[in-house]
Amino acid sequence: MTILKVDGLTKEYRNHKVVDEISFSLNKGEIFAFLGRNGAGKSTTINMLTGILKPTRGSIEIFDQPYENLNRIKSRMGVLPDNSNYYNDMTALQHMFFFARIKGFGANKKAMLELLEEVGLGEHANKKVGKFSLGMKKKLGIAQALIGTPELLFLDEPTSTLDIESSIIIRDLIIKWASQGTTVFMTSHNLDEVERVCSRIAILHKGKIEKIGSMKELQQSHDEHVRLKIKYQSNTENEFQLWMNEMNQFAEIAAWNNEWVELNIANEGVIPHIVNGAVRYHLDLFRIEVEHTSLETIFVNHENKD
Ligand SMILES: Nc1ncnc2c1ncn2[C@@H]1O[C@H](COP(=O)(O)OP(=O)(O)OP(=O)(O)O)[C@@H](O)[C@H]1O
Repeated sequence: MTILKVDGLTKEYRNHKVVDEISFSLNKGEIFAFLGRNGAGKSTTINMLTGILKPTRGSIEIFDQPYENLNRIKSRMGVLPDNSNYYNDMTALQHMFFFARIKGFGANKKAMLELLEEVGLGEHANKKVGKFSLGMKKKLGIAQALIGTPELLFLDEPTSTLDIESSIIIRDLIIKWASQGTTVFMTSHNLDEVERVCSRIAILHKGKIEKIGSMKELQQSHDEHVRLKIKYQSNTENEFQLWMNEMNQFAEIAAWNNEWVELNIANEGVIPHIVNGAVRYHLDLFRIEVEHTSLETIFVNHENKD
């Protein structure tokens, strides 16, 4: 079921396109990562999708509703913006009541406390936000985005400024919400986190979507090989050379010493041939590690191409 459909979305400032004809759609329960360098156009896109900015061109449909009906469907969406402003003299709980009213929900104290608890702010519910750290404000931003159990959640950098433990908690919560049917659109500069959490990824470059797909699809479209690291022992140098000569047809040697050999292979299908070859030439294998291209490698290589 399509939750969000974007077609040819463009934002121009004085004829300069900061978001340039982007098109994509999101299915129910997906966790979609929107990646790009600083200034690539991520926040501008989120601001258009959430009604903060008016697009110059293009169409947006959310829950099968045209963009003009956004005000009617806003209560089904939750948004963590890139910059949130809070009132220093109000407590976290008072902010939750305030945001609930803005979204058109009743002030249910128990539900608000549960949300604060869920993001790790339970014991700070009655503290003034003026005394909050950046990470605590981020958690409050996530808690307010969850008011009303949104079906579509926009999270701009949900874990930046959070400590490692809190990042893991939020990461696990994102996975939990998605498994319960919430669709998540998120930006992050933490590529390891994106790789662990997101089902689909788009790479935005100077306002254009240059790559989009699952991690597997991005790896396949990237012209790097799978890297195989093998810890071995051979009784003679000759055995190793014979093995490698035969492996030439399946693999390219990237590095080796008398304990480890690193091979670039086209796909995992050739691993049995490599192992059989080692057995035939009487080498002992102690460990085999398969390394797929990381999102970081794909992202950095992509960004450095021009
Ligand atoms: N009001 C504006 N007028 C002119 N240019 C703008 C305006 N707002 C944003 N821009 C430009 O649009 C581009 C995209 O900005 P945006 O904030 O969407 O990037 P981003 O990908 O979210 O970056 P970051 O990772 O730093 O948050 C930037 O070059 C920015 O300078």
